[in-house]
Amino acid sequence: MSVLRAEGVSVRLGGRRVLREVGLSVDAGELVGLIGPNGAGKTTLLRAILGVIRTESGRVEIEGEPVGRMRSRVGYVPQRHEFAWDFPITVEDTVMTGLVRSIGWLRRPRQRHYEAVAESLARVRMDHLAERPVGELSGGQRQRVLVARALALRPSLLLLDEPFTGLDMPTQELLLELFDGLAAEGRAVLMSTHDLSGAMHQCSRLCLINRTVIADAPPAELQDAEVWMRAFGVRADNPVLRVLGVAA
Ligand SMILES: Nc1ncnc2c1ncn2[C@@H]1O[C@H](COP(=O)(O)OP(=O)(O)OP(=O)(O)O)[C@@H](O)[C@H]1O
Repeated sequence: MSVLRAEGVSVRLGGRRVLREVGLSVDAGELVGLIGPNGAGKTTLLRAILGVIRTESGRVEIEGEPVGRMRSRVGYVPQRHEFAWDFPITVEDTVMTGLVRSIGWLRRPRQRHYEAVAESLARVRMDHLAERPVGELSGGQRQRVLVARALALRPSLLLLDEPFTGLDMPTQELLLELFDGLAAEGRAVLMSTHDLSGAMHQCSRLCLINRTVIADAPPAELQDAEVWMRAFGVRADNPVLRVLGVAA
């Protein structure tokens, strides 16, 4: 079943067209990699799916409902640098901010909200640091807090913006196992990443974009070097193509 369906999505920012006629769907149980060069529009697409930026045209539906009017649950993990880490709150309170809509403005969290926060902190193995101010955390711990915050809502769709950037191997492994597990539970996971070989091995499908969709297929079907050259604007002798095993 399609949890996310985007069709013909175009976005203009600052007078320039950043996305053109993008179509993408993610089914329950899929871990889909959103791949493209810097400036390709990956973050813009994730924000358009979230409904926080205006689209020029096109439709985004989540569980069959138009974005913005939906009751369904979307978890969003922004790039780590976009979060205000110097804000003086604890790990637990940060994760609780993911539940603001469910708690209601100016209301106090109830027992079930505390339980959801504890459960998502345990999933990223950060429960022992619940009382720690977020400003004191390492980069890897911060990333896990952002993931816990997105999980607190128990989302059916999880959007991840470059979740592995700057993380060591054990933290990448922990998060990847978690994302795999979430997909296996029937969530839909869409993840932008610059870790191309990781994405080739880990994702059930890759969507290559550069302002528009260049290719959308399982990794095993993306063996044509020309597709990667077009998406990234690189030459046939680029060593990364060899590493990916798609050299011409
Ligand atoms: N608020 C904005 N106003 C004008 N242009 C913007 C704005 N935000 C992004 N852009 C432009 O839109 C294009 C796509 O940016 P976006 O951040 O979506 O790319 P990306 O694929 O996520 O890049 P990266 O891999 O570097 O994170 C870029 O050319 C960027 O300069």
